[in-house]
Amino acid sequence: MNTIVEVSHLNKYYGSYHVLKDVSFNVKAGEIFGLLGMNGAGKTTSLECIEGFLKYDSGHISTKGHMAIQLQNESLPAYIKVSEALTLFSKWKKVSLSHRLLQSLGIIFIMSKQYQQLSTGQKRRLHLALALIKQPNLLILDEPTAGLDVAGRLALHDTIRTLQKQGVTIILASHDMSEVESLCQRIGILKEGQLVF
Ligand SMILES: Nc1ncnc2c1ncn2[C@@H]1O[C@H](COP(=O)(O)OP(=O)(O)OP(=O)(O)O)[C@@H](O)[C@H]1O
Repeated sequence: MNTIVEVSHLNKYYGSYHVLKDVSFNVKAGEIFGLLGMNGAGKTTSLECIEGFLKYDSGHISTKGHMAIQLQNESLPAYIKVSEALTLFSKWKKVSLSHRLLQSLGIIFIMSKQYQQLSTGQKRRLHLALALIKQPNLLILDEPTAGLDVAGRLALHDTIRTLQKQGVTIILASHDMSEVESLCQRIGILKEGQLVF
């Protein structure tokens, strides 16, 4: 199968702290790959290296295609309306808004709300919609269901599976074994910066 992301012998230091220790894994086209680990294991750092947000000290990363990212903590101005945020992003990315995307994420019903009026789950879905505006072939999700209730989690799991069916390759960081078990085809387990499985 086609490899979309290849991470080999990745090392990253924060000052003298060796946070990623010779981490290697690859992600195949069409799969949901789970990066599992306790708080502080190095999941976000690994993802940020793949995303190009962080410089790493040694090793190599290659990615293929157009990447979309949902960060762990994202925010928009308090008073911006959902519809305005979507219009802004679609103009910026020079694409037209997909009604199907907004419908599948349940965004249609919150179009006139201000960002500050959204629940955590609604904010998550909006940020996911913004990430997906320009159809990616690779989606990186950092703890996508953190802070959501059970119904919100399950709904987001369905959305993630639907995206996979549409051909999107997904990397997902989580500390929740059951979430990773139910969503992912392959996983990597990080422990104190080392890929132990
Ligand atoms: N900018 C930074 N400077 C120094 N240390 C950092 C920095 N960012 C993260 N760390 C440390 O690096 C380690 C890995 O952090 P990282 O955020 O990658 O872990 P994580 O697996 O994503 O954790 P979580 O599940 O809590 O998000 C932690 O010990 C953290 O304290």
